[in-house]
Amino acid sequence: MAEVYFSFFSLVLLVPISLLLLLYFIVRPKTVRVPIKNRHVFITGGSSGIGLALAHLCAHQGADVTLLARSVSKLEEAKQAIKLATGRDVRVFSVDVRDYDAVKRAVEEAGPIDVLVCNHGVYMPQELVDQEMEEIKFMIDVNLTGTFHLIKAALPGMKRTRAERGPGSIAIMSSQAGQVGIYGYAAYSASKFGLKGLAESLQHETITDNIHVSLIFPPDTDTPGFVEEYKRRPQLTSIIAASSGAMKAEDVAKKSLDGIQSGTFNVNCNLLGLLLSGATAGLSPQRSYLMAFVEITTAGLMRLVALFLQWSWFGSIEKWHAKK
Ligand SMILES: NC(=O)C1=CN([C@@H]2O[C@H](COP(=O)(O)OP(=O)(O)OC[C@H]3O[C@@H](n4cnc5c(N)ncnc54)[C@H](OP(=O)(O)O)[C@@H]3O)[C@@H](O)[C@H]2O)C=CC1
Ligand SMILES: CCCCCCCCCCCCCCCC(=O)[C@@H](N)CO
Repeated sequence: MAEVYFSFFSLVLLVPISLLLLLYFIVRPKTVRVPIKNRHVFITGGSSGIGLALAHLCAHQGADVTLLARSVSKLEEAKQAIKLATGRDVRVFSVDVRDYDAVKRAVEEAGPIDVLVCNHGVYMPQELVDQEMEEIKFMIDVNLTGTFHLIKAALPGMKRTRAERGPGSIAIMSSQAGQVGIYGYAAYSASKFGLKGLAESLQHETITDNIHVSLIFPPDTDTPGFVEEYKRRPQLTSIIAASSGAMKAEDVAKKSLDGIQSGTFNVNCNLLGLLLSGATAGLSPQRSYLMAFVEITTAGLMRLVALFLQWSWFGSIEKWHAKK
């Protein structure tokens, strides 16, 4: 009897311990630290919302911050606010990310970049059947093509200067709508899902240059852009997005910076975001063997929770349409 117990318990312990051990050796890329202090952080969309909160945080931690956005007045306001709060000078560039030549000029003038944060973004939710092609293309052009422009412009210099400047990071601001498509976000989600393919491929191509990619997935976040979005958002979009709650820009910025500094690939901002990343992990890179262990052991359960959510979302959609 004692022997049976012994073998039962050793099996129960042996399986997870061997799995952990295996994961410890195989998860890639290996862990890394990307420091921020005294390093050049280039943030697009840094004049408002999440980008601005991140700029404050980076300047506060002693980084040399450069901001890029369109509106000169918002950039100047951000520059002054950061100077006042941290005493640090910030460089600003008024550029539309859709203009590749202008992006290239700004990146060249700004000098060697250690951390590139592609945070700029636009969102105009609407049912696809009613949305104008012009708006659809606008979201793809700014969110997806604009990010290509940035990375294409910055990558050669970032690769060239890594040996002398230490680990670099390219962070890309996605959205939880870049992990799951929801009502009203056909174009926006497509632009953000596109960033996932870009990020995963890019990490393969930059790992041997000591450049680490982070893809950040915030839920609804209280920003000037969100206030505008909310005015026009279909009610169903808001009902479904509410499944993940809302956050303050400062908290999203904190999570983002933690993710960047730890070289985390999929960066979550809240508990539901963690579940969402578990449910959509797929073939994405994972540096943490502990997180990999959690992903593997909860995969089936996450799928069940995901199906329950879809059940509830489709229920809301049907109820909404029946009422109309
Ligand atoms: N707020 C939210 O609920 C969520 C936001 N996100 C993502 O986070 C990012 C930031 O969002 P948020 O802080 O809310 O946005 P805001 O609208 O508050 O700020 C957007 C920033 O991007 C800049 N920007 C917009 N278009 C361009 C362009 N064509 N060229 C250069 N800069 C541009 C804006 O400056 P200017 O207009 O002067 O160019 C501004 O600095 C976006 O990528 C968004 O998709 C993700 C999940 C949730
Ligand atoms: C097992 C799985 C459980 C996970 C539950 C997660 C629920 C996902 C809800 C999607 C929310 C989308 C918010 C988009 C915010 C955004 O990008 C706009 N505000 C525009 O900026």
